[in-house]
Amino acid sequence: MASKGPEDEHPSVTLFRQYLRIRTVQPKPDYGAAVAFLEDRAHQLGLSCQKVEVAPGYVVTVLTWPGTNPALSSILLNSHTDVVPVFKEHWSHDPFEAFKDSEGYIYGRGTQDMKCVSIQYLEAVRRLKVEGHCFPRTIHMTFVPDEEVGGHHGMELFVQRPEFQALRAGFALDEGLANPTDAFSVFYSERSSWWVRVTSTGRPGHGSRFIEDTAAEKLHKVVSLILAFREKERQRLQSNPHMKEGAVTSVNLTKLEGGVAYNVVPATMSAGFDFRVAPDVDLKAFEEQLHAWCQAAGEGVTFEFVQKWMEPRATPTDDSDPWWAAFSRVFKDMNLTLEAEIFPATTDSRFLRAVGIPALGFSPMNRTPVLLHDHNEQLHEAVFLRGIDIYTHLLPALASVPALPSDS
Ligand SMILES: CSCC[C@H](NC=O)C(=O)O
Ligand SMILES: [Zn+2]
Ligand SMILES: [Zn+2]
Repeated sequence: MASKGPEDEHPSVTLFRQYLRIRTVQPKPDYGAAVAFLEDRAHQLGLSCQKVEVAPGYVVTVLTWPGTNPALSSILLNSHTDVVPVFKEHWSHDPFEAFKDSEGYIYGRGTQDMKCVSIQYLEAVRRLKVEGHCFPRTIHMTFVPDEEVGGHHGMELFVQRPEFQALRAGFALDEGLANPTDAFSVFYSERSSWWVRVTSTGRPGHGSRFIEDTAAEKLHKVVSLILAFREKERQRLQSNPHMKEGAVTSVNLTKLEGGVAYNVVPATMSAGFDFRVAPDVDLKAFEEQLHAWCQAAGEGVTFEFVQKWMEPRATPTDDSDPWWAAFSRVFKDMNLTLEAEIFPATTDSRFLRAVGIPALGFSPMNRTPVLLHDHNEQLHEAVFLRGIDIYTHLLPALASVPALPSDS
C-alpha cells in the first residue's frame, strides 16, 4: 500500500503520531505532557475534562460526553498513558519519533500498547459528535497512569475514589492484544499475577569443601520442581490446538540473587518467579502447592509474595448478557470474526471487574503481530484507522443498551 505524504496524511493518524511522541515512558513518564495533550483534546471536542490526582503526581484524566438519559449507567472507555521502556539500539527507528515508513507502518513505543486505543476512542467520539449523534448513556474516557508497573498509583486507587463512583460506570472497555490473523481478539478475563520470592538458607563455608545442606542445593531443587510444573503446563497448551495461552498457568524464573564471593558458600540464596495463574485454578490449593515445593526442597526454604492477585473475575460472554450481546452484534453486523480469550498478562480491567464492573479488553488490531513490549513495536495506519471505524459502530451500540435492572 502506497503511503500518503505528510500533507495528505489522515488527521487521525497525525494526532496518533503526536501522542506517540510524548515520552510517557517508565520509569519516569512525562505525565504532565500527556495530561496537557488530553486537556487540549477535550477542549477541541467540546468535552468536559476532570483531573483526579489519585496520588501525588499521578493524575487520572476523565473526558465526558453526556448521554441523554442520566438515569442510566455509563460506558467507560479506559486506556493507560504510560508505556514500557525501550532498548533503543534494537530499534530500526527512534521509538519516540513515530516514524512512518513508505508502506504506512508507524513505529513507536505505545503504537500497540496502547496509545492507538486512546486516540481511537477520541477520534470515534469526535466523528460521532460531528455527525450530530447523541446516545442515552454517558460515555467517559478515562486516561490512567501507572498501568505498566501494576496500576497501584493509577486504576487501583481510582476505583476507590468518590469521583469514580460518581461516573456510575455500567460497562467498560480496556486494552486487549493484536491478532495476527483476520480475527479480532477480545478478552473477558485475565490470569492472576503472583510474583514469588523463594529464599533458601543453608550452611555456609569455604568454597573448596563439600559442605552439606547448602542454600544453593535446596534452591536448585525448588527451581527444578517449579520448572517441571512449567513444562507440564507448556505441554498442556501445546497439545491442544484449541487452547489459548491465557487458559494455562505460566511461570518464569525471572530473578536469581545471592552470593558474596566465588570462594564463599553463601548462607542465603533466592529465586524470583513470575507466575500467571489461570482463572480456573483454585488459588488456595495453588498456594499449598507452593508450600509443598518449598518443603520438598528441605529445611529453611520459604517463600513470600511480592505481588499476589486474589480476585480473578470473568465478564459474561453469553448472548443473554446485554453488554456482550451489544458488543458481539457489532462484529456480526460488520462481518468481522471475534475470538474471546483470557488475557495472558494483567491489565487495569482486573480492578474494574473486582469492583463489579463488567469489562472487555479490546484493541482493534487484526492482521498484526503481537509486538507489545517488544523491539520495533509498530502498527499499520490502515489498521489503526479501521479501529476508529469499529469504535464508531461499537460506541453507539453500547451507549444505547436499554435500561437494565442494575441501572436503578
Ligand atoms: C502485575 S503488575 C504488572 C502489570 C503488567 N501489565 C502489563 O504488561 C504485567 O506484567 O502484566
Ligand atoms: Zn497496556
Ligand atoms: Zn504493557
